[in-house]
This record gives sequence, structure tokens and C-alpha cells, in this order.
Amino acid sequence: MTLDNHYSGSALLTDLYQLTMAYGYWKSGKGEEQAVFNLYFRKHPFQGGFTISCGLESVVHYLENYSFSESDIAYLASLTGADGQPLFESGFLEYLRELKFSCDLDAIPEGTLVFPDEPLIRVTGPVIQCQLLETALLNIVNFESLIATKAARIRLVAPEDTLLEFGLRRAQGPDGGITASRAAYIGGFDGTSNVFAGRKFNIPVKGTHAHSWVMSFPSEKEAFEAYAAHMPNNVILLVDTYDTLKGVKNAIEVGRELKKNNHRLLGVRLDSGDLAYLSIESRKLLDDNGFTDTSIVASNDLDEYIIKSLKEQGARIDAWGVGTRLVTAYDQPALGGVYKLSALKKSDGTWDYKLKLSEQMVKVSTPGVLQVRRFSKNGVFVADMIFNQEDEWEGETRMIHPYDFTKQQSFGPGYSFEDLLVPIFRNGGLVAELPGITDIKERAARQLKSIYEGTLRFTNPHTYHVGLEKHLFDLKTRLIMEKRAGK
Ligand SMILES: Nc1ncnc2c1ncn2[C@@H]1O[C@H](COP(=O)(O)OP(=O)(O)OP(=O)(O)O)[C@@H](O)[C@H]1O
Ligand SMILES: O=P(O)(O)OC[C@H]1O[C@H](OP(=O)(O)OP(=O)(O)O)[C@H](O)[C@@H]1O
Ligand SMILES: O=C(O)c1cccnc1
Ligand SMILES: [Mg+2]
Repeated sequence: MTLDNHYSGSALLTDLYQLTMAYGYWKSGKGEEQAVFNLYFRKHPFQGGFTISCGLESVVHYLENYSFSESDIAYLASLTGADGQPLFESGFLEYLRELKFSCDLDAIPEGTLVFPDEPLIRVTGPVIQCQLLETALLNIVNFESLIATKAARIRLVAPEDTLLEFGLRRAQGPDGGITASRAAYIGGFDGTSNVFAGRKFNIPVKGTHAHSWVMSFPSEKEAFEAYAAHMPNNVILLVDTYDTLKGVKNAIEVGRELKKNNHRLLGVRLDSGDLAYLSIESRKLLDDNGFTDTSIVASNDLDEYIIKSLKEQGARIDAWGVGTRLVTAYDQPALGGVYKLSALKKSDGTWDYKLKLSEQMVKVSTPGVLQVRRFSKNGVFVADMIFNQEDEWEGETRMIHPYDFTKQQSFGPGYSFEDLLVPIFRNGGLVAELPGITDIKERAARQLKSIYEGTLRFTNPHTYHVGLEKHLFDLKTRLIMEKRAGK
């Protein structure tokens, strides 16, 4: 476990502008003002209708080790401005050297279905710290949520099959590969070929062999025999190096020998050609020779669309090895999460609510100390309501569509609800117990079963309702009007 991930808690994992703003806050004596920032995204990835939250554990580990080391400070001291003079004065660097993470952080647990505009993470604390954290939090949550969502989409098209993540060789660097393996497992995969991630996160590791193994022997048959002799308890043979169906026949012969010795041919792997045709023909050959319990594994540039199509074609594939298109989120390489200021505490202790204007309504940020309330009926999620935790109201709860006030919904006693953001840090101290990876994975699977199916379809998915609680809607509307009026 010595792979150096270069950053492990380093507060330099940020954009320079966060530091120049931090310097400005410090110089103007505003640094300790209490602020609220929210991390959210505006649109689901892959033109889908859902996203799975992921990355909180990495965020926690990052924040637990958060600091500017002596060498970080020395580096910052070496930075100069346009006049060649130091960018930051020494008093500020001294301040950073002493800086300890002291914010409150609330977050939606990993493995939860999340929707546009909902805060996944809310940070409350000194504005300097909140600001400095923006880049690292987005970096972590955007990527891991993206990959967990991609994995969940693949699980949806192959609910009963074995799904193996084979992406390390094509991932976006070692850290991308390692975190992708974890996110893929949470999203619904059964195992990974990535041994480092397997050990680090307790994910089952699985694998077959490559073409090079076959090519290194005079014949395919000899390669299979040698593999079976050396590893009789883990024999999955890659059959497409020369001629796939001849390869299956060779595998069957080796399988007979294995049987004689009380072992089993666990599977064959197809890695090229028409996977529907070849899997159907391979299945026939295996079944006709008594290998009904030998699995067929397929790989080769797979994704949810190809797997769905192969299933529609009647492919007889039991296990799927998916690499490149999963771990790079090939068709959408980034989730567009953002991190925005929504409130600053005034000297009298009340909140000054903040909002960013935009010509596009979807880009106008939401003010408040935000929380998300998920309403359910008979165990099915009905809608999510974003509200300002500081507001209190009596009687029925009214939710308004964020961009169309004619669309409103009320929630009375017939609904159960859960507030999704839970305390993770208080005054910089960890107050939550982090769930194990299996619990997170099971949560994701349960969540996907608790929502109207149409939300999960790939083409023009049903839009799950997310709205603003009426008082929050009114606050946002008032602030938009005030800002437009130039206040
Ligand atoms: N029956 C099928 N329907 C839809 N897509 C398929 C089917 N069979 C295979 N595919 C996919 O089509 C693509 C085929 O890739 P490509 O054209 O590179 O062929 P290949 O089989 O890898 O060729 P090669 O023999 O050169 O390795 C892969 O993404 C594979 O998953
Ligand atoms: O296709 P992916 O989803 O990324 O899955 C992993 C791929 O990696 C391996 O071969 P590699 O691609 O290295 O070589 P090949 O394409 O020549 O088989 C494996 O045989 C898969 O094809
Ligand atoms: O075990 C395998 O078959 C495997 C592992 C990584 C990439 N491709 C295939
Ligand atoms: Mg390939």
C-alpha cells in the first residue's frame, strides 16, 4: 500500500485562485466570518435520470489529514506576482501553517440516489476554509459519483450477471484507476481486476489470462493445459487468440482433464468478434459436452448499450468484463458539480443569504442553509424538496418547481420523509461513523429499487421531482428581484 498519491491531505490540492481569495479574506479581516457553501450538480450524467452519490469516504480521509506542511508553505513563499515580489506575505503563510480544519460538514451518504440542485455536501465554517476546500471536494465527488453512476447503469442492463471491472490499464492515471474500482463496486459491480484497489477497499479481485499467455506456447491447447495444471482452481480460458470456436473445443478438452482430477472448467472468455453469435455457439458446444456449469465471460470495449443490445440478441453471456468505457466514463468524462456560497453570518448572528445571478435560471444558485427532504409513499421515493434549515413552518409542506411556480406539490401526513444531509464533521472533528463498502453498495442497490423505474431508463428518462420549499422559493425569488434591481 505504498503507492504515493501525491496529495494525501495536502491543502495544496486546490486552485491558486482559492489561495488568492483566502489571502484577500485574511487581509480584509473577513477570514473567520462564518459561511455556508453547497456542492451540487445541475444535470445528470449520460443523459440519464439519476446519479449515485460517491466519494464521501475520500473526502473524509482528505479532511482528516488536511494541512499545509512546512514544504507546502515554503513553496507558497516562493510564488511571486507580476512585479517579482512574493504573492503572499509572511503573516498569511504563518496563518496557513497553523490552519486546522474546523468546519461543520454535512453530506448525503454514499450510495444515495441524488438529483440536480440538491446539495450533496454542505460546508459551514470560516469562509477561508470553505473557499480553500472547493477544488478538492469537487474533484473527489464529481469523479466518484460519475463512475458509480456509470456502473449502476451497467448493472441495470445485467441484473443477474457477474460484472467485473477491468479498467486499470485505461484509467485516468493510477488514482483514477483506484478510485474508479471502488466507485464501480459501489455502483453494482461484483469484482475488479485491480489488485491494489482490491486490497485497499476490500473488493473481491477476479481475473482470467491474456492472449500473451496463449501466444507464449507453441499451441493454444498446450497453453490451456499448462494454465489448468498450474491453477486448477481458477481456470477461465481466453479462447479467441486464433479461432474462437476451435478455442472453445480446446478448452473443453482441458475441462475433461480437470474433471478427472475433481476440478472444474470455471469459464471461457470471449474478447473479440460477434459476441452474440460466438456466445450462443460456445454455449451449445459447452452444453453438448456436459459443461453446463461452465460460464461464458465476455469483454472488449463493452458498455451499457452494447451489453443491452447483446442481451436483446439472445447472447448467452454470464459474466461481463468492462474496462475503458466504465472507468473513463467514456461518453461523458466529467460530472459538472459546482460549489457555491449560499449564506454568510452577520455580526448579529443572523444569516445574510447569498445568490449568484445568471441569465440562465438553472445557473442561478440557491440561497440558504440548505437541506434535502426526501418524501416517500409506500416505500417509493416521491419527490425531493430542498429547504432552508433556518425556516420553520406549520401545517402542510408546499414544494414549488424551481423554475416554474405554476407547478406545486403539497405533502401532508400521508408521506414519510427523511432528511438526506447528515452530520459528518462538527468543528473539524469527525462525528459520523463511516459505513463499510458493502453497506454502501447495498444502499445503492436498495435506492435503485425504491424509485419509479422510468427514472432509470436510458432514453428520455422520467424526471424525478425536485423542488424548493415555499419559503425558500420566496426567498430566492426576492433575492433575484433585488439583485436584478441592482441592490
Ligand atoms: N453482436 C454484437 N452486437 C453489438 N456489438 C457487438 C456485438 N459483438 C461485439 N460487439 C462490440 O462491437 C465492438 C467490436 O469491436 P471491433 O470492431 O474492434 O472488433 P473486434 O472483435 O475487437 O476485432 P478484432 O478481431 O480485430 O479484435 C466491440 O465494442 C464489441 O463489444
Ligand atoms: O475493452 P475493455 O472494456 O477496456 O476491457 C479490458 C480489455 O483489456 C484487455 O485487452 P486489451 O484491450 O488490453 O487488448 P485487446 O483489445 O487487444 O484485447 C481485455 O482483453 C479487454 O479487452
Ligand atoms: O482478467 C482479465 O481477463 C482481464 C483483466 C484486465 C483487463 N482485461 C482482462
Ligand atoms: Mg481492447
